[in-house]
Amino acid sequence: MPTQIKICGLKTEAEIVAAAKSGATHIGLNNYEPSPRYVDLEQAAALRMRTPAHVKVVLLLVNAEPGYTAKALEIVKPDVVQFHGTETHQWLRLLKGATSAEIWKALGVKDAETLKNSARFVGAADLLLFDAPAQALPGGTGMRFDWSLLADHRHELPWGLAGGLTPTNVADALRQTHAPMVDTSSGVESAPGIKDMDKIAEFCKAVRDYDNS
Ligand SMILES: O=C(O)c1ccccc1N[C@@H]1O[C@H](COP(=O)(O)O)[C@@H](O)[C@H]1O
Repeated sequence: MPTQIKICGLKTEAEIVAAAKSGATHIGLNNYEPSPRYVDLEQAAALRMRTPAHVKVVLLLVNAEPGYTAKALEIVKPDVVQFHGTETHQWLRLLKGATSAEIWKALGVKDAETLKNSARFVGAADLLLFDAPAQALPGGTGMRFDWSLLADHRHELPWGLAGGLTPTNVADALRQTHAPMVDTSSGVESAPGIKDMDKIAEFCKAVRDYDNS
């Protein structure tokens, strides 16, 4: 199975088309207002409509209220909603029963305990995204966590790797972790919030070269 590739924080149709042409399987639209990658719900809905059908659209929310989450799902109609804050497994389990969108939960990996405790999301999330712990922003910081923590972890859910992935380190990350999915945002930018099409292409090529090696 080829590694799945998510390019997150896209703000224009041109970026989405470039990511799709490069081989991204998922694109992320960030609805967290403090982020330099923020798009509002109307922009996200318009971008979603322009995304090639074979690419899945992931809407990123951070600690959104239930009412806002329902509105976001209705307006954007994403394939996936990625929760990147401190959302609880109880709340996500409730939501899971009420939406057809896939639910992804991002977790900041501090230590082996974080990974062990992630089992509480079984039945509440479709996929766990292991990222570096939150800094001033909950994600998109370009920080990595200690990938060796994943070596002894028995995954109980589908999962992906995020946090500080770049065209130059993603093959190494895959060799060390065997992640079935990789996710990047700041690692394919020329400045915060400005995507670099060449870096997107290099990132996807590095993943496909790893898959074919
Ligand atoms: O990108 C952001 O600004 C962001 C803000 C709030 C929550 C998550 C955010 N980004 C996500 O964080 C991970 C890792 O990003 P990076 O590759 O280290 O820049 C990824 O899922 C981003 O989509």
